[in-house]
Amino acid sequence: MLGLEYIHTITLNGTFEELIYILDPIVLAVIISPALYLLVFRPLNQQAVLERQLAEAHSLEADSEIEHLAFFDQLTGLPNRRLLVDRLQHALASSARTGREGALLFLDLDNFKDINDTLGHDIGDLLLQQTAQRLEGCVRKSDTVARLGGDEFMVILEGLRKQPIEAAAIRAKAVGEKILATLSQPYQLGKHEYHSTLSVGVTLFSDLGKSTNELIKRADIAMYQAKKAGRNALIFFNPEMQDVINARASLQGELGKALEKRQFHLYYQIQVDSSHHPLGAEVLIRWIHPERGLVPPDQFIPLAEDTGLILPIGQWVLETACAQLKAWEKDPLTRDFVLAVNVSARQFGQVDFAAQIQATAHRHAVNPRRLKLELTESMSAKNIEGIITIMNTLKAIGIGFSLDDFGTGYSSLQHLKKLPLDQLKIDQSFVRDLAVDSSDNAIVRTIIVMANSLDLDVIAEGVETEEQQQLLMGMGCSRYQGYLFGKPVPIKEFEASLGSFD
Ligand SMILES: Nc1nc2c(ncn2[C@@H]2O[C@H](COP(=O)(O)O[C@H]3[C@@H](O)[C@H](n4cnc5c(=O)[nH]c(N)nc54)O[C@@H]3COP(=O)(O)O)[C@@H](O)[C@H]2O)c(=O)[nH]1
Repeated sequence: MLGLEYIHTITLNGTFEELIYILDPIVLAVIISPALYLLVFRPLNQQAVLERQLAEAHSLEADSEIEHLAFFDQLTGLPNRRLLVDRLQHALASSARTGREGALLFLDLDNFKDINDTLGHDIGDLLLQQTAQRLEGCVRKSDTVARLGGDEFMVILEGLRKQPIEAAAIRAKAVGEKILATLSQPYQLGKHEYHSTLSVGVTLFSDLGKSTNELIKRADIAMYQAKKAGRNALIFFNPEMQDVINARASLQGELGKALEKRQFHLYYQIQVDSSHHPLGAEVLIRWIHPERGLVPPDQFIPLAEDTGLILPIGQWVLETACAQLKAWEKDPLTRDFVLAVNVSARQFGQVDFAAQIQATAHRHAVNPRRLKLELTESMSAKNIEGIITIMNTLKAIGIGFSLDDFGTGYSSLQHLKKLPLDQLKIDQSFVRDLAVDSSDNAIVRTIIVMANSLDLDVIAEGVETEEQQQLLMGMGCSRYQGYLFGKPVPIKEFEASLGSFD
């Protein structure tokens, strides 16, 4: 099939080559217009027309696909960070023009990592997709829901009330609470029913005074505060929060350098039996900062866990503890000492954790039986099978396990029964008022009976008085740690104190 394709227009005073060109056999028609122009056509094959149209369509499609990739999240189909920033810029400009407030909500699913770890990434993806759908159902068409990546989403609410600002805050809070309620309804993810919650940070905007980055940072800070407040919560940004965050950021920066600057030290707190005979010690880390002084572990361990710095720090603790065990081998007084080392969930979550511990003990040529790892109850709530596997690998070479802070966290007796533990450590909060609080007394008694029937050792921590020790001994506890026997102290002081024991 033939058609005509327009090629060229030339004037009659065109060059010789142009005239040859118009006499080319493919020239089908030459029309002389009243203005003396030549319009040149050539025959066209229908197939070529189709191919050209297809090519044009494909190129349009490819363009729109590229555009989609650039501005939308592939998993959920929501706008991505780039488009969100663009829309936020427009929202700021529109708010400045109309005087109407807007709100930016930063949303982060609580414990999202757990679903990936326990049910796998495909199920995690399903949760993100369903979350995205639910979020879109919570806001107006004119609002924006975007996914920043991972389990982080943002919502821009526009055109909130002009005056007073509280009215805008109330509206933003209402939408945020609707989101919290909607997203905490159960999810059906394949064959799993799943319950999820989220933390929401909110910041309001009303003019062009703040950059988009600044607004996102504020909403992020507020979201972080919601997490700290116990999760499944909504919190508005306020300037005091900024101070807290700035302090945390500066501590984090310094924490990152503390290891290479040799600012960490290990303190040793003695553990004894009923006749005050030393059995070993718990090693407790101390950060001695040149300006800040002694930074307590409660202040920096959570930060180290959040940032992953706990991995190199934890390895340093292990290396130092093993080196100390080796040094103690020479002295009959200390050669049988067992050192208890705290291990955080993040360390235990490493695939090669068992191999790392084994390698460290091997490198220092210490008997692994002299090493005891202290875990916390909350660790066993997640991925219990994985934890049991690691524990069994390490138990096989002689490493012991103690369950720290027992009774304060998520105590599942099912888990307790499964974990290959050697010892339960009674938390000091129960020991403190043992003599005066009948509930604490009953709890401690029950823990000891339970440990005995599970064939586990029991050690009480935070023992400060003779009376507490006598009560504990009467209940069947035979190991103790606390200020009554010695505070955590540097190694020299610890070794010097050993003379006062049997
Ligand atoms: N992952 C790691 N965590 C660590 C490490 N070193 C410490 N920690 C954890 O930090 C928390 C606080 O530790 P700390 O300030 O050292 O407090 C310990 C003792 O000093 C304190 N203690 C001991 N006896 C008494 C007492 O008689 N009275 C009293 N008021 N306090 C006492 O208790 C803390 C005991 O810690 P634990 O046995 O681990 O519960 C703490 O949670 C540490 O685990 C580290 O290297 N890695």
